[in-house]
Formats: sequence, structure tokens, C-alpha cells
Amino acid sequence: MELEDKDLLRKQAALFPLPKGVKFSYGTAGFRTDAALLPSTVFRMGVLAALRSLCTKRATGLMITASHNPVHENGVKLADPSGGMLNVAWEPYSDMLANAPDVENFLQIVEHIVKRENIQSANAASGEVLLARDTRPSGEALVSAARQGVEAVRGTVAHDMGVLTTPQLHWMVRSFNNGVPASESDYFHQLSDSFRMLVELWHANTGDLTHSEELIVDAANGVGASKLTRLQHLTTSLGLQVRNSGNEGEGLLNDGVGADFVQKEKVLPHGFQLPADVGKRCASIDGDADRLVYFYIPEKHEDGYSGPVCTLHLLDGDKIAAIFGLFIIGQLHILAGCKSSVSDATTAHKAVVPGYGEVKVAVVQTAYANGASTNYIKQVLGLEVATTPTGVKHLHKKAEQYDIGIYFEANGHGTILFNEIFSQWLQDASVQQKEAEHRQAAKRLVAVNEMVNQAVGDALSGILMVEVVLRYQGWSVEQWDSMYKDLPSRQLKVKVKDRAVIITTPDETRVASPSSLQEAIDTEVGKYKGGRAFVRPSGTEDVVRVYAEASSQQSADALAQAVCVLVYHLAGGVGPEP
Ligand SMILES: CC(=O)N[C@H]1[C@@H](OP(=O)(O)O)O[C@H](CO)[C@@H](O)[C@@H]1O
Ligand SMILES: [Mg+2]
Repeated sequence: MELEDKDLLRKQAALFPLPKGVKFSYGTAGFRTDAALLPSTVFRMGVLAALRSLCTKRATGLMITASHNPVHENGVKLADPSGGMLNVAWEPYSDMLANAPDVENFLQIVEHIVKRENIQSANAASGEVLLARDTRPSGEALVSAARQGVEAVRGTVAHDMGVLTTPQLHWMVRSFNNGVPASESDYFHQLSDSFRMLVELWHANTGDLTHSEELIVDAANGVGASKLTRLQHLTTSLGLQVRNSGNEGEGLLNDGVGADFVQKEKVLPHGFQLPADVGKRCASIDGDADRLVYFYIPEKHEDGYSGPVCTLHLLDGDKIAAIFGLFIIGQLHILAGCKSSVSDATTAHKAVVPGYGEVKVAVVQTAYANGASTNYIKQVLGLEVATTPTGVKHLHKKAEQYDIGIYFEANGHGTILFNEIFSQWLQDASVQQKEAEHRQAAKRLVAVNEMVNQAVGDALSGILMVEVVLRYQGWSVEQWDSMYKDLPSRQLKVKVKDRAVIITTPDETRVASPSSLQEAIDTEVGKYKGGRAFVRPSGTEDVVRVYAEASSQQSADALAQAVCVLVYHLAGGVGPEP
């Protein structure tokens, strides 16, 4: 690095001293903590985003959000030039920079990165970083810290894209680097145009539009609310009612609302009532609108269990993956000339499409996927299921290995990826195929590729896709729910002194250390019919997560509770015994 570059960095970095006694970790999805502790981290991530841009000679992204965490927290995530998450090989740099104790140490790490990645210093503006934030009050000051970080690296400029959802920023980075229109308004038009196209193409299908009721969306009092409203203005045939918009009197961001709350607690979010909302099709998105789950309040409870679980029926990321898989395989069958229709998935098998060959399709899940979804996707849809560790960066990478990769975490974060060669083939097929039916199936898949965010999981495009498939199927939310019945499950958290003492196997289903903990879990699981349980340290919260499945809800609850007690005793629990 040249002397003047160093001087500029040194001067700017001195404005953002590291808070005392805090250790930062990039974790599953970027840094998250109390907003007051973050200016130095965000400044330093601005520097890293700039270096990554100079290194790749393409734009990168920096998002200020703490997703589903409470409103006083904030965080920072970086987007790679592809629009995906920061390249994992660069994650160690982010940890090193964020924890550098003083300015000189920070400069040394920057120099190390510059040297190792062979980054040439630039005079003209050759690096670009797109910045955005969610609606948190601390966001504006943190974007300013990020901008100062970006611009402390000579040769890079920051573009403040304003208040956006996380997936919008990722989409913009990807589009910008692909040289296609990349503004927020382009995003909305791309989504709404492809939705309209899919609705038009539905008329050619055998499905019947039996539900015309509007969808009610819990927007977590977050950034997704205003974006959904905007989307709805452009997409008139999408009946939508947005609740928990963050308007006065509607409550705080993520407080008893949003996809994370609904999926983990399985209770109704604020703003939804009995009996007024019984039977309605509802959805929840999270604080930065990258997660989506659906739910409804059933007319009556069939299982007689009076725990909190009965309050709503949840259609989580697994069920979204299942309905997406059903649609995709249905269209591929049309292209392959199979007789089975979209609504007859029982005959599903590998799709061999004339002119292309076998289309490789898979659903990618994590250990948190409900066992019943995995069985359904494999056995009924006939699709391959691949498994990765927690965190969309892992799922996304795996999904890229297929012609069509559908990935979802149970919590509702996921999307459908199309590989470039296959998507080009589909575009050609949509005009060149001899049969009108085949051209239409190809057109539908082209529209899905356009509509569903190719950079990251996106609750807005996810809603459009679910609504399209429900129309094609002529299904109500209850009919969708009945694709398969979830195995009863329970997810809990345990506080321990240092969650890093728990080391899991790469697939996260077993504890490698301390080994006494895995032995104790095995013994406990053995007591329950159809039992399954695993624990892992969270990458976003200071807790150990416990997951359990069993043949009844009472058993799943009891198994999860028993495993919590084991973690508490064998991995250094703090506070009262769970
Ligand atoms: C069990 C669970 O839901 N874990 C979530 C959560 O990660 P943890 O590492 O479990 O805290 O937040 C991640 C980021 O949003 C998300 O990708 C992941 O699925
Ligand atoms: Mg989120």
C-alpha cells in the first residue's frame, strides 16, 4: 500500500475506535449486536467491502440490518459481486478486521489482505459498494460509518441505495454487475411483470382458481411493509392486506411479530385474532424481508393437544420448498412430454427433456428440516434432497450445482436457482418448441426465473411464487398444508457460558465435543418413538439451539426440554436450570 493510502485509512479509522471488552464474530450471517457497539465494525466492513470490490473489479454490497433481532440491535452483512453472501474465504478477514484492537493493528490486517489478494491500488474510482439499511433508527448513522469506511479506501465509491430489504440490495448488486437495469423500480417491475406473465399463462393450465381471498401479511413492523404495498400497487391481481407495518400504534419491529417469531413460537403474531382470522390465508415475513412463512388458524383442532402449538397451523420453509418442487417438476413433466399433470405428483420421476437431457433438480435443506418434508420431497415428488449446514450461504452454494436448485431453511429463508445454461435453453425453448404446451411450460419457467430472486431468499418474490402456485393448483391454504403432515417438533435455546465449547460434526446433527453430551443425547433420544434431536451453537445469538422431533407434540416438547437440561449440565449452562 502506498503511504498516502495508509494515511487516509489511519486518519479515518481513528474516528471509529473499537469498544472495550467485545469480541465480534461474522457468524451465520454477518455481525449482529447492540447498535451502540457497531460503528467501528461497520466502518471496518465498509473497508472490507471496498477491498473485495477492488479485488474482484465488480461492485459489492453492504447491508445494515439485524434481521429478526430486537430493534435496539443492528448488524452488517456483505454481498459478494454475484449478489450472494460474502465469499466464505473472506469471512476470516472480516473477523480479523472487526476485532483489531487498535488502528495500527487494523492497518496491518488491511495490508495483509491487500498483499494476499494481490489488490492493486487504484487512483480512478474502480471499486464500487452499494449500501442500504432497514428501518431501524440506528441505521442512518451506521450507513454513514459504512460510507466512511468504503471511501477511506482510495479508488472506491459508495452508493447509498436508501432503505431496502436485504434481498433487494443483493438483487441490485447482482443486476448492477450483470449490466442490467438495477434500480429499486426495476426490481418491482421485474417481479410484477413476471407475476403477471405467470397469471396469464395459468389460463392455459388445468388448475382452477378456487380461492380469490386476499392474503394477509404480517410484515414484522419492518421494511417489508412499505415494499409490499408498493409491489401490490403494481400487481393488482395480487390481493394483499398488510398488517404490522410499523405505523404508529402497531408495535415494535420483531416484537411478538414476524416470521422468526411465528415459526419458532408457533403462536399468532400481534394484530391477528380469533375468531376474525380463522381460516384466512396468512403469511409472516421477517424484519429485513428475507424470510417467509405462511400460516392459518384452523376451524377446529383435530389433535386435542392444548399446548401453544394448536393456535395456528404453520406452513414453513419446508412446505414452501415442497410446493415449489411440485410446480417445477410439473412444468418439467410437460416439457418432457409426460402425461402426469401438476396436480398428479405421485407419478413424478426424473425429468428427461428432449433437446436438453435430464434436468437435474434438487431441494436443499438443513438438519432443521422437518423429517416429514424430506420424506415427501423424496418419495412423493421424486426429487433429490441435499443437506448442508445451517446458513443460506451453504444452501445457496449447494443449490447452484443443479439445473434447478430449490433451497429452503425451515425458517422460511430460501429461493429457486436456475443455472445459466439451463435458463438459456428455456428461453430458446419458449419460442422454438413445436408444441404450444411445451412453449408455455418453458415460458412459465422463464418467468419463475425472472420473478424469484436469484441472489438470495426473498420474502416478496417468495409470496408471489406461492400465490402463483396456489392458483395453478386451485388450492386453499389448508389443501396446501395437507401435502404432508409435519412430524411434531420443538426448538428451544439454552444459555451457556461459552457456546464455542460445543463442536458439532460438519452436518451439525451430532456433537463431536464434549462427547459426553452426545452420548447423553443418544440415550435420551432412545426413549422416544421416532425421536430425533440435535444441538448446535447459534451463529447469530449467544445461545445453544436445541431441536427435537418425535411422534407426538408432548414427546417432542419433553425430548427438547430434556436435551436442554443435558446441555445446561454438560456444556456450562448459566442462570437457572431450564
Ligand atoms: C435454526 C435457525 O433458524 N437458524 C437461523 C439463524 O442461524 P443460527 O446460526 O441458528 O443462529 O439465523 C440465520 C440467519 O438468519 C439463519 O440462516 C438460520 O437458519
Ligand atoms: Mg432476515
